Amino acid sequence: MSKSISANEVKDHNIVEKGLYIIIDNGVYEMAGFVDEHPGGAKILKRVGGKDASKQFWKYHNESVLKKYQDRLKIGEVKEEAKL
Ligand code: HEM
Repeated sequence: MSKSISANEVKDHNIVEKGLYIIIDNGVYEMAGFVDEHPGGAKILKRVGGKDASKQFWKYHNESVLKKYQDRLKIGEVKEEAKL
């Protein structure tokens, strides 16, 4: 079963040093170890740390990207509908 993470916990992890969580749809992804490899650059990811980045994600990627990286980056699901 996937771990439940509160919206506040996501909000608290908004810099690489503390953990860089982002929400895509309802999933929570820990990006701290991936920022330097991200083909779209580190800066754009750092900007959405602690936030819901679904809109930005789907603008630049498709489902296959999530499928490929979710085992590595997904750490759980947000408990409640997040409005960050
Ligand atoms: C789980 C999270 C993410 C993963 C695994 C990921 C991975 C990738 C990968 C593999 C690419 C290369 C292009 C491709 O294969 O489609 C890419 C490109 C890109 N990503 Fe991400 N990304 C993530 C989140 C984000 C977010 C949240 C943003 C924006 C805030 C973003 C912005 C971009 C941009 C601008 C590009 C370049 C697109 C282009 O050159 O046309 N990414 N990303």
